[in-house]
Amino acid sequence: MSTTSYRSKIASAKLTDWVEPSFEDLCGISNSSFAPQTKPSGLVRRQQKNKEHPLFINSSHSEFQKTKRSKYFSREKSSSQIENDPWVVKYKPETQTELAVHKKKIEEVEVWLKAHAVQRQPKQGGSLLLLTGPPGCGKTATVQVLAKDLGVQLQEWINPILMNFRRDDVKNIFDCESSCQMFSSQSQTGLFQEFLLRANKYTKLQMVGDSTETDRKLILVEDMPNIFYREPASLHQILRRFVQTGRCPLVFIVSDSISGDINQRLLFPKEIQEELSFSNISFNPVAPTSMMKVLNRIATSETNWSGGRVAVPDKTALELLCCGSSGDIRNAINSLHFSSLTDSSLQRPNKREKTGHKPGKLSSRAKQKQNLEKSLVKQEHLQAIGGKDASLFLFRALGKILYCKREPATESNLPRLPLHLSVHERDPLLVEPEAVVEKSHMPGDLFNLYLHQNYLDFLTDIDDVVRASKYMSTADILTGDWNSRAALREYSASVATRGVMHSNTARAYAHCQGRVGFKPLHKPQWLLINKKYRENCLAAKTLFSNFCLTSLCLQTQLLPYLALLTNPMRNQGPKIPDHIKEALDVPISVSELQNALKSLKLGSAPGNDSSDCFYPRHWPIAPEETFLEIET
Ligand SMILES: Nc1ncnc2c1ncn2[C@@H]1O[C@H](COP(=O)(O)OP(=O)(O)OP(=O)(O)O)[C@@H](O)[C@H]1O
Repeated sequence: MSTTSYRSKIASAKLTDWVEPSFEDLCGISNSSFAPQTKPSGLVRRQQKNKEHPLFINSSHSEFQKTKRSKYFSREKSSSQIENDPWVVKYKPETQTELAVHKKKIEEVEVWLKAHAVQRQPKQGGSLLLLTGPPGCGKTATVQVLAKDLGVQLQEWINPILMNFRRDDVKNIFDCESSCQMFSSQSQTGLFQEFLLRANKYTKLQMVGDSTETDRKLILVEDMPNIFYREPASLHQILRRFVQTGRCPLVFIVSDSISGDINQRLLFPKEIQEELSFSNISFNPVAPTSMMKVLNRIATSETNWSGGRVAVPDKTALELLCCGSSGDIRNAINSLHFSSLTDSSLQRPNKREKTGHKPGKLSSRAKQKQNLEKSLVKQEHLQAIGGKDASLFLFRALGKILYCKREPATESNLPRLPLHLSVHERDPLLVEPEAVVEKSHMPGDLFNLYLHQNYLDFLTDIDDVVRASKYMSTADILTGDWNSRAALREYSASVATRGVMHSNTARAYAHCQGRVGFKPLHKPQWLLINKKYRENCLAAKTLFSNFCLTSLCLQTQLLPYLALLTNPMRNQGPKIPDHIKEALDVPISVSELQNALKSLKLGSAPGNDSSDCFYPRHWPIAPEETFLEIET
């Protein structure tokens, strides 16, 4: 045995000692070919480092290189390695039928890919597609499966990890012996631009097992460079150029966040989408039926494969998992995986089960109660290991409050109210209003506004309206003071939601919950009025900036005074035309007020120009005095 091979063996043994199991699929290779033979020279070291540099690899990321390598070597994985894979990877969909995505969506993406990647016209330019939808609904999986089916190479951008600048680097950069000088720092925008250029121009590096027959390709960007969130204009500039010079389609995947499609609107506003002829396909959360199918398939195959070592949850538990993951298949599969682990360290003792009743005969009601409790406990247990923060779409959340569903009361869960309070008797609510508001991810006072705009349509009795409006007023008072607003927001929402639900006597009991039918929900008018108010404040402040008055003072004192000037009884001047009277009514915009003052010939906007700064004849005090008054 040669010394070199012996040394390499030792080195590889050392390597595998501490790098396993995360890199175990690479070890086979590292043992023989990647093990260091001699101490690397400065140049070699730099070359090795440069390999990690984004520009030296196809998709600009050493992490990406790792995943690529692991994907590449995955064909040679042993069964134990496959066993250790997370189930999302192990059960990754390979064909269209395996995808838990609606057929129509798959078809839409397929048609687009065929038109822009497969049957491309020679001078078509770069086409752009934007895939949106909630996280984990299978957008990436769909593109991957379809690209494979259509024989299209996928070139994916993954954000480079910014390399830390070490002391050695400085030496290397200014190393006089080195033949090539390279400064490794580059802006994210520059790197992204370069990646697009390269991906557009050259074909992908050939991995073992990749087909060589195709030159069709597709660039995929899911991991958006952070800089574009701060400077979307630079992205737009890059895209404008890509549309003209591109030789292949470019697909962006943007997932919705809790606050909705804010990222999408920031990065790809409507005007840009129109200008660059973006195609937009929006995905929905995975349907519970499709999700159940996938979970069932995984559960069955795991039970068969593991020979009982894996405790796969039963059907009800799978249904709970489905509900808890809110249409996110990645989350559902991960939860299933974790909940199936029989590792005792992951199992928490269930106090309620431990201290349970002794087996004996139970009445049917008690049995029902016990079943319900068990399922709740199970749900808690499952939610604890994989439950997703289920957010509610705003209008669904509002519906839960306004439609106010109740369940029949049983003696155990509802002690009766005394006779004199019987008007307040209600069946228990099906939802917890505070939880509904929380899941809408909206501040309580804003939620109240939506409720206030819509609650009238759902009440049929005038007394109910009176009662509900009292609750709304109380809720409003709670958030009236900005000092305590943040702390009292939740209480305010609680008062408003519970108040509206309680006031609705037509829906007080589970048995009298007739169909209300569809009622459209509206945006609060308050938002529009508040916008106008802010605009007017700004206008008044600009117009009367020399007065140094607060906008509140301007709106409640100065502008009303101007409005009073339009009263012909007080104003001895010429008769004021109606349109000016209207213009002088509060609220008023800057230009309207300026026009009004000019045409009144009473004065220009005070302070605009000192030479022609005069004020109406009936002005109570000169503006300078007002200023002095405020100063003192
Ligand atoms: N039947 C299936 N259909 C879709 N995805 C599946 C299926 N089975 C397993 N998966 C796995 O679920 C995950 C789905 O995530 P995917 O990346 O496609 O979602 P996404 O919509 O792109 O969301 P995100 O933007 O958060 O990545 C993938 O890891 C995929 O391998």
